[in-house]
Amino acid sequence: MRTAMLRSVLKRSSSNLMNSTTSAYGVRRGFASESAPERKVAVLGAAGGIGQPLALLMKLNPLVSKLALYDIAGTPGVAADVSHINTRSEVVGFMGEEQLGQALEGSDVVIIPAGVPRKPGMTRDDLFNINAGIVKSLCTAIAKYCPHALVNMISNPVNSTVPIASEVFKKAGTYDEKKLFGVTTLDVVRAKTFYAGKAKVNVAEVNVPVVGGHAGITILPLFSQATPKANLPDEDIKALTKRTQDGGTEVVEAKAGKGSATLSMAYAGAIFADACLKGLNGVPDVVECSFVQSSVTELPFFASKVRLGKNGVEEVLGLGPLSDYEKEGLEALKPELKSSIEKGIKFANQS
Ligand SMILES: NC(=O)c1ccc[n+]([C@@H]2O[C@H](COP(=O)([O-])OP(=O)(O)OC[C@H]3O[C@@H](n4cnc5c(N)ncnc54)[C@H](O)[C@@H]3O)[C@@H](O)[C@H]2O)c1
Ligand SMILES: O=C(O)C[C@H](O)C(=O)O
Repeated sequence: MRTAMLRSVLKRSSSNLMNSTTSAYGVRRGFASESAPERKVAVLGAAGGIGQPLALLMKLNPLVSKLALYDIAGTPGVAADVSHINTRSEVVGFMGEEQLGQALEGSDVVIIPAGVPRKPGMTRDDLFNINAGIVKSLCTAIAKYCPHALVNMISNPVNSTVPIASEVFKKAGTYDEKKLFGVTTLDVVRAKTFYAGKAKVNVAEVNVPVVGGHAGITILPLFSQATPKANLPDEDIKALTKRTQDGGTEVVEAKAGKGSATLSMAYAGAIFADACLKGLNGVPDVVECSFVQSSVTELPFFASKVRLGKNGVEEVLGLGPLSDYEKEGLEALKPELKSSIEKGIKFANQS
């Protein structure tokens, strides 16, 4: 009885997530078919708090034919465990630097949740000193072993790790701005959840773009564009904006020293990787918010809605009409975002 129930829940959740008709941002799109092309996905940091549930969710994705799970330790166990799930992909674990090349070779999408998470009282930028080096070395290997893969950067501070990756790829001569993504999907997931709760609308129907970056005030949810429309008072919009900006900190404090968001991040990471795979496979109208190279503002990287296609970014979409409150938020976030981007670029070029 319990097994039958569990099976039905898993069947429903995997088909919701993977054959879904809506993205995290909410755009309708096609179903995975039995004849989906071969696609290899590598997860770097796969034995971690995000890595493990993300490995599980990618194993449930019928668009994946090979799943490479890489970490500096612990991946044989995670890979053995996940590999017993009776879905399409073949799962292989790789451990230690000497196996990184094999993990990456042939990858279509590389997801990077490798690096340390925050503890209470820390900002994402406090992770820079450790995570910048990790990201730099992983991206050096990506440039060597799978230079054409789409890179989904989860490691914080995203506002700096994405610029680091771009510089590493430029130095290696492999940079393609269409293929590098900072994963900001969790901000969209949170904005949708919080908005639905406040507006008392069905969360499954909610769309909210979130633009800017992925840290504090650089996270700018555009509730004026949220649908279904709810005409919430200004104080509710301000409270929703603040809660979305502080969503990561809310989890860090609740976990009280045991790390940051892992399960909701794995969900968000799986949604974004699924969108990348659908784009690669030629599914039309796949749109997600992501932190990418951009000319939407004067900043070289910026998160906004992005249309995904066979080569990665097909189109970086503009911001659309903003409320006065959002216009103020946009101006206020630029100095911090600019300095985080510059910090990443400087690090990549001096070390
Ligand atoms: N973008 C987002 O929205 C978002 C959300 C949540 C967390 N994060 C970030 O994701 C990162 C990981 O968080 P977590 O909770 O999974 O941390 P974690 O400590 O639980 O796991 C990190 C994993 O990375 C591995 N790792 C370390 N160095 C590595 C290397 N050189 N190569 C491969 N793997 C390596 C560790 O062994 C560990 O298994 C953090 O930087 C965190 O801030 C980002
Ligand atoms: O808040 C963090 O440090 C992790 C992540 O960026 C999040 O938004 O949950």
